[in-house]
Amino acid sequence: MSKLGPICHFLSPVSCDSLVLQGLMCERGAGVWLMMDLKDKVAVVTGAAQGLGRSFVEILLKNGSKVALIDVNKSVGNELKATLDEEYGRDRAEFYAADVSSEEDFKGVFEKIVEKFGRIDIVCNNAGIINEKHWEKTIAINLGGVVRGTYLALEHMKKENGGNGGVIVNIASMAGLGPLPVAPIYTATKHGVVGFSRAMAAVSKMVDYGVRINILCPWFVKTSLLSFLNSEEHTGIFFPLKGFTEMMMENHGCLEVDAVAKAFLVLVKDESKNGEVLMIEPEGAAFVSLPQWGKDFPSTPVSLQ
Ligand SMILES: NC(=O)C1=CN([C@@H]2O[C@H](COP(=O)(O)OP(=O)(O)OC[C@H]3O[C@@H](n4cnc5c(N)ncnc54)[C@H](O)[C@@H]3O)[C@@H](O)[C@H]2O)C=CC1
Ligand SMILES: CCCCCC(=O)CC\C=C/C=C/C=C/[C@@H](O)[C@@H](O)CCCC(=O)O
Repeated sequence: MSKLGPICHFLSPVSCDSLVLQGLMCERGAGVWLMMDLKDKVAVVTGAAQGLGRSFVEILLKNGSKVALIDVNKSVGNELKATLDEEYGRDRAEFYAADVSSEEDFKGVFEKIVEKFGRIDIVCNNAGIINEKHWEKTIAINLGGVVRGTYLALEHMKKENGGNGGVIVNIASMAGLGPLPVAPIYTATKHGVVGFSRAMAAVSKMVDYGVRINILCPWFVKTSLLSFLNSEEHTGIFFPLKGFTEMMMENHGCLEVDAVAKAFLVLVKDESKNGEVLMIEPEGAAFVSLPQWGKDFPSTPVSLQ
């Protein structure tokens, strides 16, 4: 997290212009803030083999980072590694097979990643599933995997451990901001990701870990995940409600992964952002103002007399 905050008064106008031109600085109001330079940074992405995770990997590579891909799907992950080697060279991306719901798996690959790349600057906890029937598994992956990935990231990134600081982006969903009736467990896990990540961002600021933690909340996106909405095995007792999400997509559309990747990059690069929730819908992206106790908590007084 940049300590420099608005830095224009510390730099000469020429330096400021140069930093803005390089996209390393953005001007906002009376001050300017640094934008993280992704060249040669080391990123970790979970659920990286396909869908949104693959789009986050590719936008990071396009911006000069090296990326460690983590996914439970070994075959698809190795195929993607081969594709990326062709496009970006053999030393820019590495695939690690692991289940984010397994402490042994996840901890082990983090250690291998640091051993190979020497550092970690960016972590995206993206892996997630839909399964309302086997809901314990959904909680273990969607929330447990994000908690574990955040804790492991901080162990390697926080300055008090000799880390370089950096940024963690946890992938929630619009279902992390409001309930999806077809998927109460999925909704619970995504609300958990939002709450946990906001709390951890506050801890990081208070203890000065030097690590920003932000949350991305996408609307429906065209990936394989949505195919599970048509599967009774995954939607369980809520299967009769499957038309509900189809209606939502008919009414409001469905995003492409590339649009979500651009929103992801905003949370990675803008060093003024910590504890921020960025939602993205077909209409566009916007930072969400969530209630905070003691501030603008929307409420209606009730008499207990
Ligand atoms: N597709 C959508 O409409 C939306 C998706 N999201 C979230 O975005 C994230 C990515 O979803 P999609 O790309 O759409 O899904 P996807 O199903 O296309 O990709 C998910 C990836 O995660 C991997 N994965 C699943 N369980 C894992 C585990 N235990 N350990 C490691 N990897 C595992 C899968 O192998 C797969 O490669 C999820 O957290 C999802 O909840 C959020 C909002 C909308
Ligand atoms: C279980 C399906 C998950 C698919 C992947 C996602 O995470 C998609 C999430 C996209 C949108 C979620 C919107 C949630 C909206 C709620 O706040 C609530 O408004 C829904 C009720 C809408 C209504 O009553 O019309």
